[in-house]
Amino acid sequence: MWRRVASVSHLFSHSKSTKFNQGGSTFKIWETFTSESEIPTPSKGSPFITFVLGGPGSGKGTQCAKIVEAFGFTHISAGDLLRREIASGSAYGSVILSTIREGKIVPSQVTVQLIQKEMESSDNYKFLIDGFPRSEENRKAFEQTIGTEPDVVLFFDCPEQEMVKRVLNRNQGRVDDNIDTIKKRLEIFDELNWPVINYYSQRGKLHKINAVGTVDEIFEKVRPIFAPLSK
Ligand SMILES: Nc1ncnc2c1ncn2[C@@H]1O[C@H](COP(=O)(O)OP(=O)(O)OP(=O)(O)O)[C@@H](O)[C@H]1O
Ligand SMILES: Nc1ccn([C@H]2C[C@H](O)[C@@H](COP(=O)(O)O)O2)c(=O)n1
Ligand SMILES: [Mg+2]
Repeated sequence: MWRRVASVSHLFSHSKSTKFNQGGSTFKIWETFTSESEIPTPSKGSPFITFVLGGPGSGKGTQCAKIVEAFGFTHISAGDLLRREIASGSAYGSVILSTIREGKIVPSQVTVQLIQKEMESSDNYKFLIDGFPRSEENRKAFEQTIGTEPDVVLFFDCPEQEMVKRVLNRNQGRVDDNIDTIKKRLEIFDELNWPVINYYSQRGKLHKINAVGTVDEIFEKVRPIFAPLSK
């Protein structure tokens, strides 16, 4: 398996900070404007990792499918891996199912192990890791186990009302696509995901994308981020 020996430095020249209020606390978010020279050049000797963040229904999975098609990434959805684990009847299945039903986060050790297995069994070196990390605990567990950081972090920024509407219309039979679980997932997202977003923003890796609009309109905002990569 590949392991990154030295991390690539990310130098971003244009950024601005915005203050916002979340749960009674004031946070500062660094908004970074990307240009073609600002993502590291991938090489087949080490993985090129993109984390895909955003609230429930913000369109992560939908945009990942477009990125896969255009840029040849392997899509690893943490939620899909956990659902597959439930369906396989594994030892962890019932704990994962009740955690997902309650809108909570599965212990990082379980999720990171599933992601690691998936990465190791792939011939590709470009990975889109969707819905991960959901918390600082997730993030630290990934770094410790996999031994590397993401090269790029996408954050699909979507108003709550729009996310709720999309999830309730999704119609894929997911146990967590009901109003009670969505409320809980949004609360957990607010509580645990913002520190992760803030962390990558400060490290100059975050690409915040306004996730309102048609699927194609949003993808046109994503495309330039990966333009330096060939398929
Ligand atoms: N830009 C968009 N406009 C309208 N509907 C959208 C858009 N993008 C995605 N959708 C729809 O919204 C629903 C949620 O999208 P998707 O599954 O991609 O979100 P997600 O961020 O992966 O959510 P989750 O975290 O719950 O897995 C889907 O039914 C999808 O078809
Ligand atoms: N890092 C993760 C990702 C997902 N889960 C659980 C909790 C989520 O509500 C559920 C569905 O994920 P999604 O398909 O919406 O990305 O899976 C988790 O515990 N940890
Ligand atoms: Mg999804």
